[in-house]
Amino acid sequence: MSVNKKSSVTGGRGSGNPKRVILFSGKRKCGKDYISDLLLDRIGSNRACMIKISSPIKAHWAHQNGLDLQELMSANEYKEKFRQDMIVWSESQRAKDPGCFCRLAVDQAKAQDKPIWIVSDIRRKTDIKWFTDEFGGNVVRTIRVFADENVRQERGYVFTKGVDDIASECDLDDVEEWNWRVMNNGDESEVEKCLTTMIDDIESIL
Ligand SMILES: Nc1ncnc2c1ncn2[C@@H]1O[C@H](COP(=O)(O)OP(=O)(O)OP(=O)(O)O)[C@@H](O)[C@H]1O
Repeated sequence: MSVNKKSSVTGGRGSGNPKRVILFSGKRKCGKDYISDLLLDRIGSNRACMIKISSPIKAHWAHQNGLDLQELMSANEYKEKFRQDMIVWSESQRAKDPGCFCRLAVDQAKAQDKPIWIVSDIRRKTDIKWFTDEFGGNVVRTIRVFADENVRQERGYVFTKGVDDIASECDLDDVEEWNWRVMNNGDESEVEKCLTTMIDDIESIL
């Protein structure tokens, strides 16, 4: 990623020729990372790669503020301290260029030579639009991960004003068309069923 003098984000065009792009979304602590990591593990990193839209945002934020990027990328408390500031900054960048972080995330993941792309954290309708416009509706699949609020709370979710009540967490709440849905309340058979469906789909196009 490069950041120009006006502190806006610039980057190359997200190129590549994926056969399948799987876009994960869901509310905070529903388990997007957990399930997308399992999928990557099952498909194998020789065929699939993980793309995180939050990665270029966190990289910029860590660089600007002298923070630990690995801590910021993990599921622990550290990232929660900076979440709101990162949202405000990233929204200002998205307003200028809705696809900027998608493009940068693809570049950073060096996804271009892998046929299967797993995007673990889409948050906006514009994220879905960007991948669909770029690679085609036949290539893109969406999955919504659900978990009850009390389960999410057990995983560390605490409602935070300015985080959970704004577009970056709510923009996809009214989307009803998902290719796949999974309830991730702790019943591993539900997760397994969903993984099997996704893997069957992937194997059928590889
Ligand atoms: N089915 C599951 N079984 C066991 N642990 C789980 C399961 N799903 C999620 N977790 C755990 O719950 C925590 C939150 O999950 P995860 O980080 O995947 O959520 P997320 O939706 O990616 O969160 P965020 O929106 O904060 O990025 C993690 O510690 C993860 O390991």
